[in-house]
Amino acid sequence: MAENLLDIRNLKKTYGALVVTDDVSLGVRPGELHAIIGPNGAGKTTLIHQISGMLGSNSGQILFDGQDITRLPMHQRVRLGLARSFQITSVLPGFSALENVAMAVQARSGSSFRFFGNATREDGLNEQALECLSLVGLATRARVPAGLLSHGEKRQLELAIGLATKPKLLLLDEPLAGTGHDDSQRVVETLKRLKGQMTIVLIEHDMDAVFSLADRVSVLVYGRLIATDTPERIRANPEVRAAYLGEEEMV
Ligand SMILES: Nc1ncnc2c1ncn2[C@@H]1O[C@H](COP(=O)(O)OP(=O)(O)OP(=O)(O)O)[C@@H](O)[C@H]1O
Repeated sequence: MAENLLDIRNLKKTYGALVVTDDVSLGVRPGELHAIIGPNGAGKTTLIHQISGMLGSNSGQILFDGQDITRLPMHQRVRLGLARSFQITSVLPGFSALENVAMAVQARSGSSFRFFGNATREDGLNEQALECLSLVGLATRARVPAGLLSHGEKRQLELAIGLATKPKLLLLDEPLAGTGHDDSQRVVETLKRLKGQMTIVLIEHDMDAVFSLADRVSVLVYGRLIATDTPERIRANPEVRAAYLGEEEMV
């Protein structure tokens, strides 16, 4: 396997004159939890969109597991093992937690959505879905309609849905957004459990969470990558501290 599971090389994205991803080169090692931080509008979500295939790039290259995926559509990237969970809660509220995950497992296995309600009847789907729910610590809530789950539990469910595609790399865009203290603890504990079992790229504004979870941290400022290093060195980096002045407190 290549040294990096994900290799971003000189990636660029512009909107008219605005350069949102500015010659970004970044390597994500197999098994690490790699956080991407930066002040508001730094281009973090755009970069995740480019990696997942939701957005194209003007120039540069994205290599995943040694393969050039720069021009592949999103569904083909998912098939190669690149999954993402979204900033916006995207679960189906009328279906149970188990059914939500079972549908994602079904989608991975390639069978069609003939009728949503039948998803959980297919052999093996429940079992695999329950495995994903257990991994995120939600197995005891499997039969609860997703709409009745707490905000933090919905976030856990989104992670379980992401896991249903059996990803090699999971892209997480602000999994703690909108969560209160208890819910946020719950999601952090879940991420600690997932960490080491797969490679994770995490965008997150909650610096306590970032510094407690990340193996390495990359810092984006105005679309440029200014540093990639261990959490300790990032915290002590003067350029990083300057970028955050007046934005948010670095722990
Ligand atoms: N479709 C678009 N058209 C024009 N400009 C855009 C578009 N999408 C994003 N931008 C601009 O690109 C810049 C980066 O946005 P992006 O959402 O990637 O930043 P971010 O680091 O994720 O921000 P936040 O932390 O606030 O979520 C911003 O200046 C934003 O206004």
